[in-house]
Amino acid sequence: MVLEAIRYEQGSLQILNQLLLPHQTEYEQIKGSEDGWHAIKAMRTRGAPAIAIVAALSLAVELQDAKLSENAEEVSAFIVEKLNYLVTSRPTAVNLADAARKLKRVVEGASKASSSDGPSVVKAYCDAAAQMLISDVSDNEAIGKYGAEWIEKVAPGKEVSVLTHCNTGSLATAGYGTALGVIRSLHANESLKRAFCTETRPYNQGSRLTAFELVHDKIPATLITDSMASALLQLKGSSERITAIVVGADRVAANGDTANKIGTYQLAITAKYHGVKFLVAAPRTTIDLETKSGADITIEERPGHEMTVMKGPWFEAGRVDLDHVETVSIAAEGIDVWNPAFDVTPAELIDGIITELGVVEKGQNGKFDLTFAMEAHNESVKPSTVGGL
Ligand SMILES: CSC[C@@H](O)[C@@H](O)C(=O)COP(=O)(O)O
Repeated sequence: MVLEAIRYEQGSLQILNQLLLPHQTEYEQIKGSEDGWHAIKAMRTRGAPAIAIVAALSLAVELQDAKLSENAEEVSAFIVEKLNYLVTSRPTAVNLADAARKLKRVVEGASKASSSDGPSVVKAYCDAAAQMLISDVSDNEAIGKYGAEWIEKVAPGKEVSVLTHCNTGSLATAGYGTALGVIRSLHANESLKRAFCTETRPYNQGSRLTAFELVHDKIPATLITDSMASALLQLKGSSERITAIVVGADRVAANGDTANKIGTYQLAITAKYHGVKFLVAAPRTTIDLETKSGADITIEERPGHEMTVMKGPWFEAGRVDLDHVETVSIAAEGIDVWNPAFDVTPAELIDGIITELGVVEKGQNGKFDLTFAMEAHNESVKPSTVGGL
């Protein structure tokens, strides 16, 4: 069985409610852009590529049922307004804004075609949104392949262990995953000894979601808390020696500074200290050339209760009762809370950025040249991946 975060066919969109995982597998029907906005905001669906695709498809299902004007320009304006609304759901991941920009271009182009009318603009939009779901999987498979090859070269002829953070797998994308796709590729190549995943506080995407995917795919894996990462990297002589830390990204600035799940920055620092490679895996659409550096990235702050309250099934005498889900407070009442969802890792701590076209390393000037990503933003709908960088 393949893990599917997003189920779509024309006129119907379902998302796997990720707040219930790993204990309950429940799909939720998304009937339109408002449902899509709320599912993204509440993180029932999450991960940079997945939120862009769910936002795009939520509007596609709404348009199938809506009674719209026959006038192409009016329909185009309606779609643009809805896209502007969807972009407000979460600010940090650039994939959502990038998808909206491309879809606006599609409908504006379609509305100017000589024989255009309302239905033809809707069709152009729905086709382009559906294509985003398809091309994300092939991009991720290419990221997995290039990332695995790069890591295998660091430790030739040896099985490697890698550490990852947050969830970047099938649940965060249309399928296969980015950083978790690299782990899947290493496992498929029989060069993975063990994957380690952090718990990823405060929302536990690592222990709830990444661990769920690793167990599901029978990949040898171990869960650690975020605070154990440095101790793990210190195990130099051990057979569990970590070769690389591989993480995803919500936005890579033009200079390579990378916003990703809170806790990524401290992993990059400890990787540098311990001489462990630190890699970012992301499609080119996550590279935002308009954002000059990490200082220009808006970091989303989440409500305090996501840190101070935990939800889980009742547990007693070694038995988990899935029918009895409890919410418990794990912090002193009245304490102030700071809950940024992401942090920025400076480019100087990153050894390589794995994209669907290959792995980018720094040039002789010690800087990343990411201008090759420009093309990915200019394509209205991405064609399949070709070749290496
Ligand atoms: C392929 S997913 C890449 C990133 O979006 C991922 O690493 C991450 O930080 C997800 O954060 P989340 O808050 O769960 O949406």
